[in-house]
Formats: sequence, C-alpha cells, structure tokens
Amino acid sequence: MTSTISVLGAGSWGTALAIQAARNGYRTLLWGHDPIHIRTLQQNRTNQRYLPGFVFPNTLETSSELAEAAAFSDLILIAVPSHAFKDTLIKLRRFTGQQVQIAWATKGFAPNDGYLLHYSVERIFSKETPTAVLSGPTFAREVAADLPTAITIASNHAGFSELLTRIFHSARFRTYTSTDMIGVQTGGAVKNVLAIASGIADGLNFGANTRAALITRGLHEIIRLGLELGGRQETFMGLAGLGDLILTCTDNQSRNRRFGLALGQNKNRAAAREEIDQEIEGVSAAKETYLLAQTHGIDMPITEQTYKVLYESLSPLAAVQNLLDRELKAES
Ligand SMILES: NC(=O)C1=CN([C@@H]2O[C@H](COP(=O)(O)OP(=O)(O)OC[C@H]3O[C@@H](n4cnc5c(N)ncnc54)[C@H](OP(=O)(O)O)[C@@H]3O)[C@@H](O)[C@H]2O)C=CC1
Ligand SMILES: O=C(CO)COP(=O)(O)O
Repeated sequence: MTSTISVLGAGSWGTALAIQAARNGYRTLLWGHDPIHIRTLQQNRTNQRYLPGFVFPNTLETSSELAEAAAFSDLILIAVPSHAFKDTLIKLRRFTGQQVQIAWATKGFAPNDGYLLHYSVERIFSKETPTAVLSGPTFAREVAADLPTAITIASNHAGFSELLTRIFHSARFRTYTSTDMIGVQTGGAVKNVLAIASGIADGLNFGANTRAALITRGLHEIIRLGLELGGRQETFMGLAGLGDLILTCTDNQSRNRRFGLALGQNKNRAAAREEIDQEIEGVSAAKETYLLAQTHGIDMPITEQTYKVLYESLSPLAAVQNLLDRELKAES
C-alpha cells in the first residue's frame, strides 16, 4: 500500500498540502525548483517565504532534484503555478516509471493553448495514467493551521481518489470525491477571474449589493462555460464551484481579490502585481477564459470586462458601467 507522496511546488499551497499529508503519517517529499530556497526550508524546517510560522512534521522531507522526487514515490501531486505545469510534467516524464499516478492542485489552464490541465497530463504521459485534481475553498494558511476545511478530489480512477482520500482526509480536512474532473478544473480556474472582478468592485468602493450580484452572475458564467466543456451542473454548485467562488470573492486572503482591489484603487497592473508578490492565477485565466468563451460562443460579460481591464487598459469604472449598461434580459 502506498505510504509515500511527492509534492511538486514549494509555494504556499504545495507546502500546506505536504504538511497535511505528513501530519497524516505519510512520508512526504516536497520538491521545489530553486535549490537555495529548498536548502533554507531544509535548514529551518519551515517555509518562511511562502507559509511562515508552520513547522514541518518529521515525516516531511525536501528536495530540489526532480529525479529524487520521482524515485521517492510513484504518487505525484503537482502544486506548481499553471504557467509551469506543462514544463514540470515534461521534465518529470524523464524520471517516472509505468506505475506513476498524477494528481494536481494547480488552478488554471495550460498557458497559450487554453486547455484544462488534464489534457497536458494525457498528452505528456498517457490517457491510461491515473489522474486526479484537488480543488475547493482552501486557503493554504488555514489548511496549515489545521482549521476545518473541505475539498473535492475528482479522479478518472476510483482507486486513485480513495488513495488520495486516505492520504489527505483528517478530522479537520474533509475530502469529498467526484468523477467530474472537467467541472472541478473549470470552477477552480474561472473563479480566479471573478475574484479579480469582485476585488475591483470593492476597490471602487461599491457595496455589498454589487459583490453579491457579481458572485451570482459570475457563477452563471462558470456554469455556462463548464457545461459547454463537459462539466456537470452539480459540480458548479459544490465546493470546487460556488464554494471556492464565495471564498475568493469575499476574503482578503485571496491574492486574486487583493490584486483586483489594488486595480480598483487605481494602481496599475505592474504595481498591483508587485504588491501581492505571489502567483495571481486569474491574470492568465482571464485571457484563456475570454478566448474560450469566444471560441465556444458563450456569453461571459464579467470575464470579458475583466479581460479588457487587464489586457486592453479599460478603466475599472468603465468596465463596471459596461456591465450595468448591458441590454436588459431575463435572469438565466
Ligand atoms: N495558496 C493557496 O491558498 C492555494 C493555491 N492554489 C493553487 O496552487 C497553485 C500554486 O500556487 P501557490 O503555491 O499559492 O503559489 P505561491 O505564489 O505561493 O508559490 C509559487 C511557487 O511556485 C514556484 N515556481 C514558480 N515558477 C516555477 C517553475 N517554473 N517550476 C517550479 N516551480 C515554480 C515558486 O518558486 P519561486 O519562489 O522560486 O518563484 C513558488 O515556490 C496555483 O495554481 C494556485 O491557484 C490552490 C488552492 C489554494
Ligand atoms: O484558490 C484559492 C483558495 O481556494 C486561493 O486563492 P488565491 O489564489 O486568490 O489566493
């Protein structure tokens, strides 16, 4: 029975998930691409840069060698940012055997081709490789602090979601299984765009009514796109859809929301990014989602206006006005 796991990506989320697996008694190896950062983690037994204040359990090891991570376990969990996802898979492929099982907690699309991340795994590994995605309303810091959290684990392989459940489930970390990998990935990727939009509205000092309207109409956008891509309605009403959307649109722990807040307060994109100094997945997701909506002929007005603020220098105020000026229609 598997008793090890390698987690790729030593940012806040990879570190929190590695701590969770290690706390559950699984020998866990946390891999990061920067040898200097990893050496610091090894020495301090904590990730001061990305998740300060949480001491690593004894069962947590670290490495900056991908070959070591592949040899450590045939169960790989990827938590690198989406822009590094494909590249990490390609490098990993050189070191893995036939038995490898691949899960990811990354939220976003493969850069430049707009595909959900499971397509990259299928192409770089194979369609037969067991795959799974973990997603839901899960701020890294709260998971590391062992605050009650629930997450969805979606897999194409029942045995794999059960294995991941054993590794991650605890009295404070509740796991739900699903078979809807497309729906779970779509919810996780698109909610980041809507969190930026919600931040923008709050940065402009609009009120709670505006935020609630954005969340509700944003959910409709996720559902329209997600159904078209092959996801299931109930997934969008669950943890990986509505749950994560509410979390990131309403709480300032969300980097995407804070980025939007800065834009709404009239900071430019570069200054807002610098202020956050961590991954803001919604920036690339806004472009990929906007292009996907166009390709599939789907109406996603909040996504479209967010894209225009980010890529066409539309002012946040004009973007909100564009949404309000839209032709009146029935609620659907
Ligand atoms: N943080 C959270 O609460 C949650 C995050 N997620 C998702 O997890 C993913 C990772 O985000 P998160 O950990 O928060 O991001 P962070 O900003 O906390 O950390 C990003 C990490 O990725 C590393 N990195 C950057 N480029 C590469 C690369 N080319 N190859 C390998 N590693 C690289 C960074 O290393 P370096 O410092 O050297 O640049 C850093 O360790 C995102 O898709 C995010 O949406 C999902 C749920 C919760
Ligand atoms: O996805 C997340 C929580 O579920 C983290 O959101 P941010 O990337 O906006 O911080």
